Amino acid sequence: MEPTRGLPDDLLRAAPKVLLHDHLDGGLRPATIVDLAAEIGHELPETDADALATWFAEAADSGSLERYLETFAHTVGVMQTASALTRVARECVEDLAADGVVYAEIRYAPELHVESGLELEEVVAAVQQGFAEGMAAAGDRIIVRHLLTAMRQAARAMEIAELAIAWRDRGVAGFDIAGPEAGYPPTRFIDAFEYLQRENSHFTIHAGEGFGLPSIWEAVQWCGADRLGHGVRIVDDIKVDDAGVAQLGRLASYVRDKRIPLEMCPSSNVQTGAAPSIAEHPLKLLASLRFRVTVNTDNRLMSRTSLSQEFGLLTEAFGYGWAEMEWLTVNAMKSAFIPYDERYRLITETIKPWYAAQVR
Ligand SMILES: O=c1[nH]cnc2c1ncn2[C@@H]1O[C@H](CO)[C@@H](O)[C@H]1O
Ligand SMILES: [Zn+2]
Repeated sequence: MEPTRGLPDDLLRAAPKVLLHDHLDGGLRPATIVDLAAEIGHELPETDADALATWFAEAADSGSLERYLETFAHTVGVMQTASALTRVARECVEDLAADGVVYAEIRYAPELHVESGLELEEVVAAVQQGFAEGMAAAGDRIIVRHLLTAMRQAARAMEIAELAIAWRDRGVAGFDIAGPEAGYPPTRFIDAFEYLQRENSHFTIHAGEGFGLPSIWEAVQWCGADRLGHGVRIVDDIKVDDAGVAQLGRLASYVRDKRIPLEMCPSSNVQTGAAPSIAEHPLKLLASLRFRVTVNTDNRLMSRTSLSQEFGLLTEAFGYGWAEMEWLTVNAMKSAFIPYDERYRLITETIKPWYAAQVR
């Protein structure tokens, strides 16, 4: 089938989409940050919402994961009360629903939201309140679950893993680790990952973004990650010869054979330097080799993006059409951390019928 070049924006938005990798503290509305900062006297680099949006995008456009992460001081800083967390969570769901997202797993690090005295439990409860309000306001057109993140440079992973288990029947679908990757290998938290496995739970690990193959190898083979956050550097284990034939190393083969989902975030990867450009993003090669590739936003604020925009960029860069978008979306739905019957229902009742109705 010949792919169509460039899909119309309104249809990209209308298409049912699935989002597995999106940070709550990376997706605030600029105007909300301005409001919340004024309430608590948090000093911002810009006080006008448009100027602030530009500041985030430019500051995050740094070519380094560490510098990119510095921008979060101004989102996390205004997310320290239950009411602020609930508002941000509710608006997140509203924004995703308006963009045609039908299922999302939204991650955040509870340990970053306790500066003003909230307990970890209260952080999760406040976010759940916002998600529930947002889903109800969207007429249940979207399902949103939490992933609880532990920060790699801290030492609270076990506590956060226990929190994820305590909330597993109240909206939390799994666990993640994030933060600077170089110097903080995932095996530092092996006890948390082993605990989650014993609890029959699910987790993803940011790996292969700010560091290469050893990080992916540890995440998969030592820690047992169900999915990889980004995983872009898996291409370092793939050689393409002059005839265009790809040779997979053992780790790349393992990741493909086991259908380990890659949560790829094209715009974010360009900003942190994990990929040179959208046009040269490894997603294209990995998708052509039938890795379990998914498309995600990572941080909508820092990348000034949305899931429909990320798909738009791919349709322009790679000539992707509805067939590729459906494949990527079904990949994501198959890889979600909710029960199989719920995933199956979304695929057969929501996703497939919509794409089947598009003229190809
Ligand atoms: O792409 C990323 N790689 C690693 N860490 C990240 C990325 N995006 C955000 N965070 C980190 O995750 C925390 C919880 O949401 C954020 O505060 C940020 O520090
Ligand atoms: Zn991320």
